[in-house]
Amino acid sequence: MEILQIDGLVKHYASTKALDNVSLSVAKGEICGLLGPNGAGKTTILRIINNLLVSDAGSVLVNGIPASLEASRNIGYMPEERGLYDKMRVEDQILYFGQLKGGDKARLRNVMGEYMEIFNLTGQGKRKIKELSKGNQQKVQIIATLVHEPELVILDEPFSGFDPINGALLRDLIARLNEKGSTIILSSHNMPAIEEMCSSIALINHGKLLVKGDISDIKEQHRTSELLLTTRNQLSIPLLMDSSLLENVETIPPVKGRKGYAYSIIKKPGIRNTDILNAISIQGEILHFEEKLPSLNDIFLNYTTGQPSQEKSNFTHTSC
Ligand SMILES: Nc1ncnc2c1ncn2[C@@H]1O[C@H](COP(=O)(O)OP(=O)(O)OP(=O)(O)O)[C@@H](O)[C@H]1O
Repeated sequence: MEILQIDGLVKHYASTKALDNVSLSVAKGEICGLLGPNGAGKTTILRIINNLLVSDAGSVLVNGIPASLEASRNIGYMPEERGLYDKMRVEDQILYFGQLKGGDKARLRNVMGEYMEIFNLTGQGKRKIKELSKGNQQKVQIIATLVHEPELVILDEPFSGFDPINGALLRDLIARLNEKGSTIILSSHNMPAIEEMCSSIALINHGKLLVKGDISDIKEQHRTSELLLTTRNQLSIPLLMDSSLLENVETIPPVKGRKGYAYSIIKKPGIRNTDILNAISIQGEILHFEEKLPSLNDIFLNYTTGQPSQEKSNFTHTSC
């Protein structure tokens, strides 16, 4: 069941085409990473979903309801540019945002208390926003985003400004929200965080959706036939190359503290890893063997810095 269904979104700012026919769906319960270089169109999509901007063409459904004030009540959106009122007290600020989204004041107070505790802000409620550190202001912004218990949570660069301890707190919170059934969209340039937290990604560039789908499926599509091998004794590369299994073998320069001899191997198409393992084990003892999968960062760079378009069109997944 989709919580978000975007179809054919187009948006211009004067002569700039910010979105060019973007279609994307997010299923309930997903944690989806929205990725793209600066200026790709991410903020524009998020603003249209949240009814803060109107598209030139296309449609957005949130839980089946077209983007509107009503639909946005079921969304918790934290934009990249933070919007707290400096002179307002922490509690008043959070309750104000919660009530704007239609929350009941007593319920909002309870939920706010829980989040204040999770973020170690208990006792800070009467302080003015401007008296808080940047990191604590960021926590208040997150609580204000979540306090009305939205089903769809959209966080734009939520880790920026957080130290590693608070970053971990936020990661735990996102995982917990997701376990309880919330759907999360994370827009971020923090690839390790996206890779760790998200089950799926949507990658856009120049206003077009380049790829969408499960991270593991996308990685699988980008397998490079490269294997990493460490052996106790040195292998004879000419002998290995004679085996008709391999395209190439290169030694990896020694790394301090690593035992053995390390190699990068490129397989010939259609060759199984076990065939290679068998061929190598005749020559020496294997200490480590792994198939190298690209990191999300590698995939991001592949797509955004130019890659044969045929590979791009191989993707058939339709949900983010
Ligand atoms: N208010 C505006 N007026 C004119 N052009 C705009 C406006 N807002 C965005 N743009 C342009 O639209 C395109 C998409 O911008 P958008 O802010 O959606 O990208 P983004 O992916 O969120 O970028 P970033 O990662 O830097 O936040 C860019 O070319 C940007 O310059």
